[in-house]
Amino acid sequence: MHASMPSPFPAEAKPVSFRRSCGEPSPLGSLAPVTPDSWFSISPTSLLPGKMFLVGLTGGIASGKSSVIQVFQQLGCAVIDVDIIARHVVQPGYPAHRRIVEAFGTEVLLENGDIDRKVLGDLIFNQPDRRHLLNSITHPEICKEMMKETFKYFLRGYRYVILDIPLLFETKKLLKYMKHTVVVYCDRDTQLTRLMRRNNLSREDAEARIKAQLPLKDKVRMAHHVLDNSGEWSVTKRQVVLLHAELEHSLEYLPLRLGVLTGLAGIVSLLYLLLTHYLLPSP
Ligand SMILES: CC(C)(COP(=O)(O)OP(=O)(O)OC[C@H]1O[C@@H](n2cnc3c(N)ncnc32)[C@H](O)[C@@H]1O)[C@@H](O)C(=O)NCCC(=O)NCCS
Ligand SMILES: Nc1ncnc2c1ncn2[C@@H]1O[C@H](COP(=O)(O)OP(=O)(O)OP(=O)(O)O)[C@@H](O)[C@H]1O
Repeated sequence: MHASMPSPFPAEAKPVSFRRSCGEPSPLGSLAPVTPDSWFSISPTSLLPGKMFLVGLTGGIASGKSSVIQVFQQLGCAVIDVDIIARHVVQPGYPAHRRIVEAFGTEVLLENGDIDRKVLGDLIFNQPDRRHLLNSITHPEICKEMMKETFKYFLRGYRYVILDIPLLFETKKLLKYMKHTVVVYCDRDTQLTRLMRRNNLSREDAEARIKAQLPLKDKVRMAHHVLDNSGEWSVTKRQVVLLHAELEHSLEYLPLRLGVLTGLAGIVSLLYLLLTHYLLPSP
């Protein structure tokens, strides 16, 4: 999501962290059925012990990912927005900030030491080499934070976590962890118009940004689920609600969860054995 633009949709919840969850896991481990009336009351994502999976949501620049993610958030889903993480890891004092200044010079800094996103954006969207350089600095840091946030949701027992990863199909690295992939699509003319309007860009600059990513049509072919956001927002919202219901009912496992629980049980058993064997007096 572009930071400075107001949302055209009602009640945008400002994220307090990278995670945009507004729902807690249900102590009952079940979820009320999704009905039109309950769409925007908070319906928490359910907790079923031992089961969790990751959903990778992506799309093209300005195709509507952040707008869609807000609906998932309103439905109570655990959501992580990678663009927000990307902003966090380049703050002054963080290793990526220092490395960006080393690589791009102080001209990419504002007076207060923050990264000048407009200047850096103009540089990298027009020069593939510099874009790859920036990616090589930021992506490892983004990845670490993303893992941490996902793990927190995992410990809290969420059934699934939706990660908004703009470059999911370009970098491919995280694909293997995604049980489902979702592409937010819109036709090219609509994407261009929305991007130019939202970011106040010339046609040429907007096209350069679109070209910095894989064509949306290719992403559509690679995805498990496609949400078509070319038309009225209400049509998109309905598709999101239906997909949410589908994901809620899918029974898929993240083996990591069982692995961690087994590991913890093993450590506790070992400690118990050591304590009873060495510390407690023999009868
Ligand atoms: C270049 C930067 C400074 C521009 O900042 P700006 O505030 O104008 O845009 P914002 O961060 O909101 O990103 C908007 C969209 O641009 C696209 N985008 C961002 N970075 C890239 C990139 N390296 N390559 C292709 N597309 C990108 C994504 O679709 C993203 O959703 C910023 O995007 C950045 O630091 N990018 C590098 C980190 C990154 O790769 N982020 C994408 C998440 S994987
Ligand atoms: N169905 C729609 N009808 C009209 N405008 C829309 C619709 N969907 C999204 N928009 C507008 O299009 C712009 C892009 O949407 P959004 O910010 O959600 O895209 P994004 O994919 O998250 O962008 P980015 O890649 O920059 O993070 C925003 O100004 C948003 O308000």
